[in-house]
Amino acid sequence: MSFRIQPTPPARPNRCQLFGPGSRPAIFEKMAKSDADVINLDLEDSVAPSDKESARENIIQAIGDIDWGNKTLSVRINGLDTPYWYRDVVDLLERAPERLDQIMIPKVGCAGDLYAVDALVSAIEAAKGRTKRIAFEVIIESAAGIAHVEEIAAASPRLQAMSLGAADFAASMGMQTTGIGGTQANYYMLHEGAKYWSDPWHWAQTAIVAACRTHGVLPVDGPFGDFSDDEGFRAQALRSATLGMVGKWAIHPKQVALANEVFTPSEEAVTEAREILAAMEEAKAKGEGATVYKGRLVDIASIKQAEVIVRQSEMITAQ
Ligand SMILES: CC(C)(COP(=O)(O)OP(=O)(O)OC[C@H]1O[C@@H](n2cnc3c(N)ncnc32)[C@H](O)[C@@H]1OP(=O)(O)O)[C@@H](O)C(=O)NCCC(=O)NCCSC(=O)C[C@H](O)C(=O)O
Ligand SMILES: [Mg+2]
Repeated sequence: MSFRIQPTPPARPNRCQLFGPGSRPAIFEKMAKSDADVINLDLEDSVAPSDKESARENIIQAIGDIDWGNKTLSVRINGLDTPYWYRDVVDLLERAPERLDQIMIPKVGCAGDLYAVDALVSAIEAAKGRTKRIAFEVIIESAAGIAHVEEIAAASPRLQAMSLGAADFAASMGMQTTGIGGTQANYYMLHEGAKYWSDPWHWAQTAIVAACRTHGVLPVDGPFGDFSDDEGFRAQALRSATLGMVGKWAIHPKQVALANEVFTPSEEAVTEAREILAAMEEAKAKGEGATVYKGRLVDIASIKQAEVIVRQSEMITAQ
């Protein structure tokens, strides 16, 4: 292994990020009462250009007025290619109460994008004497974003999480689909007349996970558009969890429980992980680096695998 130790990502639950348009303040209380770990109030693509200013006002007001409990409270600003983003940052940082935890930056294409927002945020924090340092989450949702994913993951000490935005990503890549995430009917292999569906999001997800894990950032799966398809959501989320992502967005309240279910290690998985740790303790006491658990090899790497599950479970229980 490299002498550089892999950094630990922020120890906060991020199983579900519930989105809601800033132009729809009637749902803010419902979002706050939901079981989502993270709330993303949106100023970007779910808000019409004519509503940008009022949405900003709604959000600033709601950050102070609503009891958000112990959730991570995040606002998605507009993209750096729009005339709105600087005003989003200035107004949020100058006027929103310190309860705001995070700014989400969409359509990030290179490390310089984070540098620009970081410079503005840092200046306003200093000028206004804000004591809480605002965290960043970025969305990888363009060809440039995925091409530069590693430099983006390393770009700012404020960066805590990185999501895949399947809709904009598909558009930027020129993918022939209007679906947001999930199985794509035309993406299959043919073998002896039978179709085997593959996962077109897989490579982008693994690139994001590798970049995030290298730099101590939480990798998150983005939206699943068809909120009437629970099984489709579950299948997508299970694939993401298996690849190392820690959570998924919900674009409708009914997706919150599904995400929490998938990204909370099951009792069975936690019990097995603890048994593996115990088996390895016994092996170590006998001076052995490997042993047999339920008929299969476990060794020192298995300790690290088991610890991932136990840590995740303990963090969720502790909240
Ligand atoms: C998708 C929606 C527009 C659906 O809204 P609605 O028609 O009101 O749904 P329902 O009638 O089924 O609602 C049932 C009850 O739930 C409340 N509700 C609805 N949405 C939310 C929510 N987000 N949070 C909390 N509560 C919610 C309704 O008020 C109903 O309550 P009640 O009457 O008391 O029973 C809507 O869900 C919505 O706007 N979703 C979020 C859209 C959004 O934020 N999109 C941006 C993120 S996705 C994206 O940007 C793509 C990405 O960047 C990429 O590129 O991939
Ligand atoms: Mg998008």
